[in-house]
Amino acid sequence: TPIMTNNWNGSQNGDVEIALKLSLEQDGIIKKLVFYQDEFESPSGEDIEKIAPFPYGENEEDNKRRFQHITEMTILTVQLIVEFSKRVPYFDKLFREDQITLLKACSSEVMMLRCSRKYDIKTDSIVYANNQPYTRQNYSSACISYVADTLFNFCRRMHMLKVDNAEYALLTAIVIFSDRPQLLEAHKVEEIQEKYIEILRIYVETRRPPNKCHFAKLLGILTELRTLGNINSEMCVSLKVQNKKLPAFLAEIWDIQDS
Ligand SMILES: Cc1nc(-c2ccccc2Cl)n(NC(=O)c2ccc3c(c2C)OCCO3)c1C(C)C
Repeated sequence: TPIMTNNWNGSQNGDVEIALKLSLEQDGIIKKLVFYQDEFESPSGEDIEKIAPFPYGENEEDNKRRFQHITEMTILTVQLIVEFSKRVPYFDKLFREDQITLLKACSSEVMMLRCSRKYDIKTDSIVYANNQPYTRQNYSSACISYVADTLFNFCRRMHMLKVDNAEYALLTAIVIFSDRPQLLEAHKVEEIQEKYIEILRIYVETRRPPNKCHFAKLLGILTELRTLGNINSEMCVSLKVQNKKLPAFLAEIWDIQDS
């Protein structure tokens, strides 16, 4: 319902402005996303018990087991991302093939987003599900050293932006509905993404001082995530070369061709 509003300096503006408020439906969508974001935030304690413990040693064997731990933790996390996406409004409106295309492409990007939510600036570490701090050092020594700084610097930038739970949940939905190669209904995915971008825009506008261009910075994160996801894909290929076997689940979801 468009209404006449005073703009920020109080002068009566001539244009009719869209009410800077979320509609009931939009507000409901935010609440649902935040609920399921919490529901599927971390692997359960029992699931974590099943995977190899994170070794703190410094020898070759420990590096191997750390890598193993990360791959198993990632599998659990990707499964949570799949569960979350199944409950994101409009996801069920897509063809199964497109749902799979979106999940394969967004999983690494959403993983990075999830890491940044677990980032602890005081200890410069990512405190994952099992209160297990991943530091740059022990992340590096899991034989993925050159990415540790890129990941941790991303986490720091996200920390500076003070992204709140609703913004994280909306960003995740926007990442899920990103344009990807081989979509059967690319226009439909784009339309859905636009709905979530609009909700984020209004949400930010009604909560933050206008001069901060906070909304623009949030959209900038999407570009950064795309880059991080691409580095992950490149790494998967290079791991193959180092014949560091990725578990079949990840090799499939991240399209590591068995060349
Ligand atoms: C099993 C496994 N799990 C992950 C992962 C772990 C945490 C967050 C996101 C990802 Cl994708 N990765 N990827 C990374 O750890 C990774 C790869 C490249 C990156 C990056 C990360 C976290 O972060 C910065 C950009 O480049 C891997 C393999 C492929 C090692």
